[in-house]
Amino acid sequence: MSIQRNDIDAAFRRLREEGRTALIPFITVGDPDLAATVDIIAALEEAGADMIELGVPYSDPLADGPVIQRASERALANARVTLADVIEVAAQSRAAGVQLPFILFSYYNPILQFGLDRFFGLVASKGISGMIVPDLPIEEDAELREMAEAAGIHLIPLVAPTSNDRVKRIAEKARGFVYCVSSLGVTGVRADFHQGIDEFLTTVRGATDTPIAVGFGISSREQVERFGKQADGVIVGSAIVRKIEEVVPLLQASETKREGLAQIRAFVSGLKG
Ligand SMILES: O=P(O)(O)OC[C@@H](O)[C@@H](O)c1c[nH]c2ccccc12
Repeated sequence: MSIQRNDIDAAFRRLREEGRTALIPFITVGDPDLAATVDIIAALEEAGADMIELGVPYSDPLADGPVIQRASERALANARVTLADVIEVAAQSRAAGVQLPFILFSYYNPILQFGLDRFFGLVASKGISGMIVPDLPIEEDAELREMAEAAGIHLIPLVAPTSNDRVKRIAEKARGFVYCVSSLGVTGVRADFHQGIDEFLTTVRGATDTPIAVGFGISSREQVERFGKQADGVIVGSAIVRKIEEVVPLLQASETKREGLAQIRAFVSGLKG
């Protein structure tokens, strides 16, 4: 079993021993540019993140709300960020001493364009431990799953409150963790969640021994605490990407970059209480 397989599993084992919930930020790589992303990843680790979803910017982010759509636009406009760049950012962060498990987050098209053989030949050696492909349902992911398993990369599936009888099938095949989507619709900060969210999480918990994490709409310490009671991890994307958007001008000037990173660190550590 390759070392990458253990990164995510080892993190959840350690968190369970410590009685803690994983805080899993999502960021768009290259927002506002690739150098800033390497600094932001280090800041997220310092702020207490337990693993990171590294988003591949995409021109047609179907499941994303406006905040992450704008982040993709910035990354594509400023640095024409490609899947290869995202993989390199993971390698650079590892080389700079970041220990956090990296989860590559990409719609399926960029991976297909890159080539599955080339992709899996590369990612394992670059310190990536898992991947999430939100627009690839389990009914169509057999080839990707097989190649991910062979490369020691965890293919992390999403389940939604509407998944119903598919929950068991999805949860059984899950590696790393099961990504439980808290609400229907697209990503974005929310005040409330799907009305059946608690029963849904209980159902997913009962369907697998694999860790479960909740995402979509989470932006405050209270919400992190609430979901931390039922899940092993909490994913926060838009709220962090919005903070990055706010400090982009600071990040882009050398004399204020540190202040920008400090504000991101403060926001993320505030989520952990
Ligand atoms: O942004 P939110 O509401 O905090 O949700 C996490 C989300 O950003 C991240 O996991 C994600 C980014 N793009 C996605 C597309 C589909 C599912 C999940 C995602």
